[in-house]
Amino acid sequence: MDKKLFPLRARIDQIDAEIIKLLKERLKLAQEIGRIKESKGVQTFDLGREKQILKRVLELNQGVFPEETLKIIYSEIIRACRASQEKPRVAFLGPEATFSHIAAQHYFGTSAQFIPVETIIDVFEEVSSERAHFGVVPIENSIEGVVATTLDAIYEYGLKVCGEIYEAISHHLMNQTGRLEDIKKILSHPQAIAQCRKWLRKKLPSVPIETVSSTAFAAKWAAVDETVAAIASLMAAKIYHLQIVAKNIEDLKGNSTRFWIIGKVEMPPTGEDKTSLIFSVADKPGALFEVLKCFAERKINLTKIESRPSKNEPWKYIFFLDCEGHIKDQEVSNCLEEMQKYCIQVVWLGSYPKGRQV
Ligand SMILES: O=C(O)C(=O)C[C@]1(C(=O)O)C=C[C@@H](O)C=C1
Repeated sequence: MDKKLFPLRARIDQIDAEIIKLLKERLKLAQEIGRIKESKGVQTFDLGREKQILKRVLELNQGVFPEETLKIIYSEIIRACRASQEKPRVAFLGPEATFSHIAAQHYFGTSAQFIPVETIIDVFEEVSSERAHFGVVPIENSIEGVVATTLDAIYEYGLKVCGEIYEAISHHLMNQTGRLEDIKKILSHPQAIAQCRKWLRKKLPSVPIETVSSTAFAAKWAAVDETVAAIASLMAAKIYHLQIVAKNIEDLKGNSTRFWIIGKVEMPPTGEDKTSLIFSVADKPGALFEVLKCFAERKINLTKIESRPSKNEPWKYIFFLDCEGHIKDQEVSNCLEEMQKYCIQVVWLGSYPKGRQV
């Protein structure tokens, strides 16, 4: 071997030793931070801080080390440091392998402690009673629209929105054998069935279809009944040991769901945030226009607005609004202050790091 390699490799060995030494030191510091946070009753998981770290690391790198790899390496380092602290307890709409579970795993990583519950309201209950630090709930689907239960519950429970994540939704047909001819009945969640209607009519026109509470529940059922096939996620096929009969059977491609991460903590600004609000206006001409003007004048981009029955009085409405920015940004805080003038009520649901649409 070329002698010139020896000193170079010796230097690489030295660098690796330094990296390991520094990683051990980093782990100890994160554990120390974890202990301080625990003693103060503060949640250890801090996505805002994690995003800041990643941003800074990429800036320091100045594109020299391959960026995507650096992101993965650093995310794993932080994940390991976080895992050595108290594990966040995360409630989700179960059973295992629902799209809420997939979203929860993508958001918190596999090191969190996941708590499956039976309904969306149960997720709110778990967080409210502090049996869970966070909950993952669907808020809207790109085809079906808003999830009313979640919108109503966030208002009723007074919890904070601490984050959001978008998940691509793909449906797969699965059973114990992977053979189409073994299927005597199909089970799934009504939304999944509705989204695969054309495919089912074309390929399995005479097979009866039944609705159940979730796609994961359908998969669980198929695992114990060989005549049953489920429409569910790939994760469900893996967890319940099922074979795929047909992949991506949804009629419309590009289906995705936005999930909220709910909790009791306020997230710090990251520079790329969203703010969610509820407000109600007086029943008079131009009232909603006045509120929206507060955003327009400050060039604050709205990402969503939705009205829901107020529930206090028939035929009165409250508005759910999402905009870009954090409540700690001057413009957003001024906007919120000014809109109070035109509103009967303004409730700040939370400011949180913006998720990436899929
Ligand atoms: O800085 C903190 O608050 C930490 O707990 C440390 C740390 C990290 O490893 O950098 C770990 C977990 C948090 O989610 C954020 C950051």
